[in-house]
Amino acid sequence: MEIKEEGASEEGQHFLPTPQANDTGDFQFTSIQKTPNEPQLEFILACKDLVAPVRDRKLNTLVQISVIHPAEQGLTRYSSTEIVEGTRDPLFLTGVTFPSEYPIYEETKIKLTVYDVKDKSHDTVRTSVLPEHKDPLPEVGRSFLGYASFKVGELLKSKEQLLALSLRTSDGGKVVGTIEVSVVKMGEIEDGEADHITTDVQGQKCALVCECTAPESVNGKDNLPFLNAVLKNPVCKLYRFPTSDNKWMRIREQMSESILSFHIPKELISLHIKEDLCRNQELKELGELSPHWDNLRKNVLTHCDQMVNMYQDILTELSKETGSSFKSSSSKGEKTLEFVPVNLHLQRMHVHSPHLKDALYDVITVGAPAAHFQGFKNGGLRKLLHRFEMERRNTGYQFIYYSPENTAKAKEVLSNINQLQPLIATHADLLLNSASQHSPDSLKNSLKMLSEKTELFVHAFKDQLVRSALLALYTARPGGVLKKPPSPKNSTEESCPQDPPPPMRRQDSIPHHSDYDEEEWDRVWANVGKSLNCIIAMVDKLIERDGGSEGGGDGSKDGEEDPSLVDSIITHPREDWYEQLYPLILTLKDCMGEVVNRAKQSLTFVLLQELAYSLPQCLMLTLRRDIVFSQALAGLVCGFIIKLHTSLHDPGFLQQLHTVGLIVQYEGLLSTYSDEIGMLEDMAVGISDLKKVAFKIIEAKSNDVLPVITGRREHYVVEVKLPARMFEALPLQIKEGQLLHVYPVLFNVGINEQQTLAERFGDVSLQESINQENFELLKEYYAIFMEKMPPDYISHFQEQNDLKGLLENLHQNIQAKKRKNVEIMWLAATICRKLNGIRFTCCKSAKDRTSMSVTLEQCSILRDEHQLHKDFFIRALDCMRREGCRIENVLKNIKCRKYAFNMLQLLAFPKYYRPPEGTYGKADT
Ligand SMILES: O=P(O)(O)O[C@H]1[C@H](O)[C@@H](O)[C@H](O)[C@H](O)[C@@H]1OP(=O)(O)O
Repeated sequence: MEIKEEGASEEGQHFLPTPQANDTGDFQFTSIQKTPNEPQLEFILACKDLVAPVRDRKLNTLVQISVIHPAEQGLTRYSSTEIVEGTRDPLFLTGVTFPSEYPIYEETKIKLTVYDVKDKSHDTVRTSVLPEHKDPLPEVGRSFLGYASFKVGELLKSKEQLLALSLRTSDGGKVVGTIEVSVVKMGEIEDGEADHITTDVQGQKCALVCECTAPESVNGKDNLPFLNAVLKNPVCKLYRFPTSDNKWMRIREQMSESILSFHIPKELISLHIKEDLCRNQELKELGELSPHWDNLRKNVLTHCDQMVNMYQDILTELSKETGSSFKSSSSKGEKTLEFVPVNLHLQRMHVHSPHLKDALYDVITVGAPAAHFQGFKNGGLRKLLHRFEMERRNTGYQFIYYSPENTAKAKEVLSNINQLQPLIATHADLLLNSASQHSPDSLKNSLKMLSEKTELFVHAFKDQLVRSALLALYTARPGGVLKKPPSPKNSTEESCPQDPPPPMRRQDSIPHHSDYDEEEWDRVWANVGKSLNCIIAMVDKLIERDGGSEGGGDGSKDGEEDPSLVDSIITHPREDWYEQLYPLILTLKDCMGEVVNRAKQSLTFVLLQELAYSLPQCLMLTLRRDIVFSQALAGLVCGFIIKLHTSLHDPGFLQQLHTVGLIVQYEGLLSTYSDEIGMLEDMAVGISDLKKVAFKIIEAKSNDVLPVITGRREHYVVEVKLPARMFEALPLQIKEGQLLHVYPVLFNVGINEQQTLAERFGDVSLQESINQENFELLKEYYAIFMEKMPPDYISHFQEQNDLKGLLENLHQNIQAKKRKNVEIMWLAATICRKLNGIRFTCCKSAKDRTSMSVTLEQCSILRDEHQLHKDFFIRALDCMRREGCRIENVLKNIKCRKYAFNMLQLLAFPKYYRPPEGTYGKADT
């Protein structure tokens, strides 16, 4: 078959989604036998005896791999190897891998084209997607040497799954060398196979032996189908690198996007809408207020209603994006996508090295959570929130100042009331139900549940805040003006004007007034407890009188029941349990209703104070915080689910998960200059807000495995579903629904030319304080880890890891205030990995700087943990940056295969963060 390059698309694994890909029309093709979720085909390449077009010219070669699908004539560029310099017998470290989703069959033809690269600066600097049905543009800086092609079936059925093919010139005539294609299988024993290859690498002769050790299950392959439900569009790359003892290790790099990028924001926005609608309703139900407060409330409600409408619009827009799983860097400023994280991916490295266990290293890469649409002119959340709070504290002549902690407390109590009241009502009804069935056991059980919930309810009000809010609300009612002004407690109070609008209190304390009957609240509140005690006493007596020897309890609780009420009822002639209990339950419900009514109104009044100050600025700040949090949460949930699935078989991890919680470490590469200061300020708050999130693992009851979020702004619970088989194997505490906590930490080191400016002429204090604060958090986590994990685990852990030393080293580096001290990032990442944590790397777009950092991290791990041959460190780094997943990430974002750096910028970068020649340049980002 004549191979004609038509319809060539830009290199890269951007294949059709599975359903389309399998749609081969009338044709029947032979599928490749494969292990589920494993790549279908992986091979490596080497050339021999290449003939240079000009005699004595040293060859610098690369192989371009293209695919001809059996149903089509067109040829699709698939991937490339790296350039191997100065040899006629190049052995390529970058291999080829076809992931399980790729539409490849035994009939699929693979074309291998060998090029001689004359000018590296031009190579791979090709712009965007080539036009359809056109021959590819002539390659600048490289010349064609020869090509060979084969059918996948031929390779698979060949002896030892190895083909040696002649490379021919374009007219198909002259042989210009040989190309060897050999199938590799990650993790498979190649019994006694020793392939002595000599390669000429940068003038060095290096004898290499291909050898693999026994497979080790590193990723719990059976978990993958579930994981694949959240991960989408994987891009896979394969490499082989020599170890220090001249053996091969194999590395599979994988990058996948996640549908959680859109799912989590949608879940979260729905919750915000629910929460805000409920708050707006509570504001409306605040009752009659004096004109000053009433006007404020009307104003607040107008703005709050507008805000809810805006959230609803955003949700509607996002809901149109069904099936989306990726927001590109170029969309980061789009209003409708504000809640969606930028360029979120799982970046995974699977290492299979001789004599060592297979290992997986995961990093979540994502654009720094930040409100790009709102912009950074006035800074980011860290500064804005601080400024807002200071101003609010100092300009209170129209409002009562409640600290952020008290405002949060008010929201928490309100939320508890809203949850507990219906729950208690349900348990009360269940108790009546048990009574009507005359079932002592069921009665006792129902009573137990009712008592537990009622005690929680009563406990929720044991807070001074409710008392102070009740008094404040009393004074805000028409005619509720205090006759005597409250005695000032400090100079701030003294400076408050006393005439209407009503007296203002700018301190966070309980207002007191002699005319106000504070004890009334105590009575209302205590009545709930008393009526519960009556129910308990009644149940005990009913069971006892029923003659049941099992009738437990002493008939009273703290002797607080109302004896007259109980006596009057137990002397009732009919022993109808329902009738006996019914009036008591009614009393309980009434008492509770009274408490709820008063507490809700007073706490809503607290919320009104926060909202009323500086509208609409306050609401815009909430929106900004919601946006940043949503992006951060999408990344976190993705990281958590991946970590859970890959570590399910590790009992130590599971124990850590429920006894300590997980560390989540963010590496930030933002500069403390210009707009990126605001991004870093947003990011710092977004990450810190993740402390409010807890996870809960539940059993999946259907095929819908997507996580569900419950809660409100101050506290969210993310329910992660596991299929029954996996769920059953979990520790009891997790199965019982124990909340699993996360400890987010952020370390930032700016690395680009902007950071140079910040260091010379600007300010790096933001980065310094973030690193210092987060170091303290990391230390705290370590202390809890050491305290809570069992002693035998800790002694083994300490033998393996010098965490104390690493922490000390990190501390010294943070204190050292060295410029662009990237050691901080390496140490923080190492500590996180050793503590079984979740790793994140972020820059503005997670595209360029992030790509440099994750590839450096991958190669450093290969060097430190897998004995990567030291002479191959830079080559491995260049392979990953030139032809690896990250250049595909750039292409995916900006439709151009160039890291967006220029030469001048790169001079300012730390040495190992500079990409290889030819892979960067001016790109329209
Ligand atoms: O992925 P990033 O490193 O945030 O991309 C930057 C790049 O570092 C910088 O050199 C370039 O000028 C652009 O600003 C890139 O950001 P984009 O968000 O525009 O992709």
